[in-house]
Amino acid sequence: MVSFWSLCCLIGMDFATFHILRHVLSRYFPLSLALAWGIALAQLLILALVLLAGKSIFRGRSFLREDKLLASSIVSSLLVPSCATWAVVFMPRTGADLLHRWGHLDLFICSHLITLTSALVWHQLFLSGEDEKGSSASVWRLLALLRPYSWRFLLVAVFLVLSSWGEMALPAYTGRMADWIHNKEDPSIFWTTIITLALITISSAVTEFVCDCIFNVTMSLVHTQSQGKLLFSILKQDITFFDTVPAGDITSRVTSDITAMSEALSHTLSLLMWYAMRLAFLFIYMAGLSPKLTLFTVLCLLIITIVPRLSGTYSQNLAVKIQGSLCEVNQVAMETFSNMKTVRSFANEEGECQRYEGKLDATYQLNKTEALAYGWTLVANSFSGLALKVGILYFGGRLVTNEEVSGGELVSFVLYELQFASAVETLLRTYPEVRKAVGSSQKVFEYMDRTPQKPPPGHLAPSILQGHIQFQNVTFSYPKRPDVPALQDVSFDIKPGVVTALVGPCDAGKSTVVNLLLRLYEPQSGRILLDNRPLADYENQYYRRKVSVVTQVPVLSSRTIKDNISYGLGETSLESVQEAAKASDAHDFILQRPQGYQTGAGQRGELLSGGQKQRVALARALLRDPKVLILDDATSSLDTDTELKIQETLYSNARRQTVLLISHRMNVIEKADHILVLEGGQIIESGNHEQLLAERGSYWRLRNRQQSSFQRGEEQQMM
Ligand SMILES: Nc1ncnc2c1ncn2[C@@H]1O[C@H](COP(=O)(O)OP(=O)(O)OP(=O)(O)O)[C@@H](O)[C@H]1O
Repeated sequence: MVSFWSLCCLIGMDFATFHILRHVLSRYFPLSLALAWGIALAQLLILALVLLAGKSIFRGRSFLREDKLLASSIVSSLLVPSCATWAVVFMPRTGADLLHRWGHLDLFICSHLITLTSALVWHQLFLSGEDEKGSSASVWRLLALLRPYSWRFLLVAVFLVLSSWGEMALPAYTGRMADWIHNKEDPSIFWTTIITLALITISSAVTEFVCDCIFNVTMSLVHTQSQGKLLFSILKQDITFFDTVPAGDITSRVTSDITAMSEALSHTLSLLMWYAMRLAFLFIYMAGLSPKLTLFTVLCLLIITIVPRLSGTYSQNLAVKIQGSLCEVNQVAMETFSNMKTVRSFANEEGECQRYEGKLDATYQLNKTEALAYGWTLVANSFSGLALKVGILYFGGRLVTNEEVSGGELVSFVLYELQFASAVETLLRTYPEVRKAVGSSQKVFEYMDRTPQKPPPGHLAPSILQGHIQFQNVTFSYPKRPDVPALQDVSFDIKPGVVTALVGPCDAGKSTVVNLLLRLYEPQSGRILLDNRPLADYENQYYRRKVSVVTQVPVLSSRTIKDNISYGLGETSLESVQEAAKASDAHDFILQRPQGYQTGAGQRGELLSGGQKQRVALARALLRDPKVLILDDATSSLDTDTELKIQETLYSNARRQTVLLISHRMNVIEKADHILVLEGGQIIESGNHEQLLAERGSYWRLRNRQQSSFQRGEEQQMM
C-alpha cells in the first residue's frame, strides 16, 4: 500500500501545483475546458517529474518511492477536467457549474476522496505488490492440488447450486405468506405455499448432505496425496538439502504444516463455496426485488471488505513466523532426544529444558500476538457487518415509506438482506484463514517445487564391471563451508581387484573421499571415474549394488538382524544372509541370541554393541557382493582377533573385489597392496608399506607416533 506520508505529500503537491498553475494561467486565458485540460496536463507533468526525482533521490527508502503514486496523480489531476468534459457534452448546465466550482476546496476534497476510494477498491479487487503476488500464486497452487478431482468438484458444484437455490425458497414464500395475510387471499394458497416450502426445504437438505459427503471424502484424499507427494519431493532431494535444512524444519513441514494447510483448505474452501453460491443466489433474488437497495448493499460490501484484507496480511505474516518458531522448538526436542545419552552423561537435562522453554516462550509470544490479532479481526469484522445491516435497514425503510416495494416484497428482501449480511460476515471471517492457509502452504510448496541439485540420472549398467576408480583433479568443499576445501586437486587411482588403503590424520578428508564415491555430493571441479566413465553416467540402483560402504558408526534400523543384513534387497534367502554373516564373523554371536536371525536389532541398532553393529553392517555390504567395497574405519570397534579374521576374508576376496580401506590402525593398513596418504585434503604420498617407510615421510611419522603411543600404553598397563 502507498504509505500515509507519501499520500499526504502527493495531496499537498497536488494542491500547491494546481493553485500556482491556475493563478498564473487564468491571468492570460479565460476559464474554459481547454484551460482546465491545459492546467491538468501541466500539473500531471510536474507531479510525474517530482515523483521521478524523488524516486532516484530517496532510492531504497519508502518515502515517495511507490509507483502507485503516479497512478493516483493521474486520477486526481484528470478527474475534474474529464468529468467536466462529459458534463459539458451531455449536461451543459452541470458542466458549466462544475467548471465554475473548479478550484474550490469542496471540489478539491471531493475529487481526492473519489481518488482514494477508487485506489482502495482497485487494491481490493486486483492484488499488486511483491508479497501479494506471491500469495495469489500460492492460492492458485493450492487450487491446483484439486485439479485431479475436477469431476468430483463439478458434481459438488451441481449439488451446491441445487441446495443454494432451495434455500432461497424460505424468504420468497415468507413474503408470499405476508402478502396472503395482508390481502386475505384464497385459503388454499396457504396450504399450497406451506407444502411447496416443505418439499423444497427437504430437497435442499438432501442435496446439501450429498454435496458435503462428496466434498469431505475428496478433501481427505487431497490431504493424503499431498502428504505423500511432499514426502516424495523431500526424499528425492540432494544431500546438500539435508545438510543445510534442520531436520526439525523438515519434520514440521511433513506433519504440522501440511495438516494445517489441508485443514484450512478444506474448511475454508467449503465455507467459501457455500457462502459464495448463496451470495450469488441472494444477489439475483434481491436485484429482482429492488435494484436500488441491492446496489447500495454491494457498494457497502466493497468498502467493508478492506478490513479483512489488511488484517489478513498481518495474520499471514504471523502464521509464517509461528511456523518457523515451532520448527525451532521441534529441532531442540529432536536434538535432545537423539543425543539423550550425551545429555545424561553431562547431566544437562535442566540446560536442555531451559533451551526448550526459551524457544517455547518465543512461540508463546507470537501466539499471544496472533490471538490479539484474531480478536481484533473478529471485532472489526462484526463492526463492519453490523454497519452494513444498519445501513441496509435504514435504506430499506425509506423505500417502504416511498412505496417503491410491496409489504410482502419488503419482508422477503429483509430476510434476503439478513442472510446476505451474515454470508458476507462469514466470508470476511474466513478471509484471514485463507491467508493463514496460504502462509502454511508457501513453505510446503517451496519443498514440493524444489529441484534437487544433482546431475540427471544415468542409464549405464554394464554386465561386467572392473571396479577401477580414478579421481582426476578433484576439488570439493562442503555446502555448509564453501570457502574451506575438504579436498584440493586430488588425483589417484584405485586399481581393480586390489586392496587400497587411505590413511591420514584426523580431518584429512578421508571420509570426504567416501562421500564423493557414494555420490552424496558432486565435486566442484575435476572428475571421478568408474571404469573410465563418470559416476553420474551409471544407473542409480545398479551403482548402489556395485559400490557398498561400511562406516565406522553404521546405522541399523528397528527390524530383525536378518532384515537389517538384507536391507534394500527385497526377499533374500536365509542361507545367503548366513553366508555373509559368516564372512563378517557375525554368525556366531547372532546364533547365541534366543531368536537367532529373527532377533530385533532395536531402534538404530541399540540392542547390539558397537562391534556387533559393525559386523552386521559388514555382512550387509558383503551380501550385495559389490564390485567396490569401501570400509571407512569399519573395524574400529572390533578386537584384534576378529579384525584379523575379517581381513583374511577381504584379502582372500581381493582378486574379485576392489577394496578401499580407511583406518587409523597402521597394522590394518600395512597389508594393503597400495597405500595413499592424505593430509589437509591433498594426496602427499603413495606406494606400498615398505616403499613409504623407506621414504621416511608422513606415513613413517604416523606409524612411529602410533607405535610409541601403543608402547607407552603397554608400559603404563604393566606398571
Ligand atoms: N558435512 C560437512 N559439512 C561441512 N564440513 C564438513 C562436513 N563433513 C566434514 N567436513 C569437514 O571436511 C574436512 C574433512 O573431513 P573428513 O570427515 O573427510 O575427514 P577425515 O579424514 O575422515 O577425518 P576423521 O579421520 O576424523 O574421520 C574437515 O575439516 C571437516 O570439518
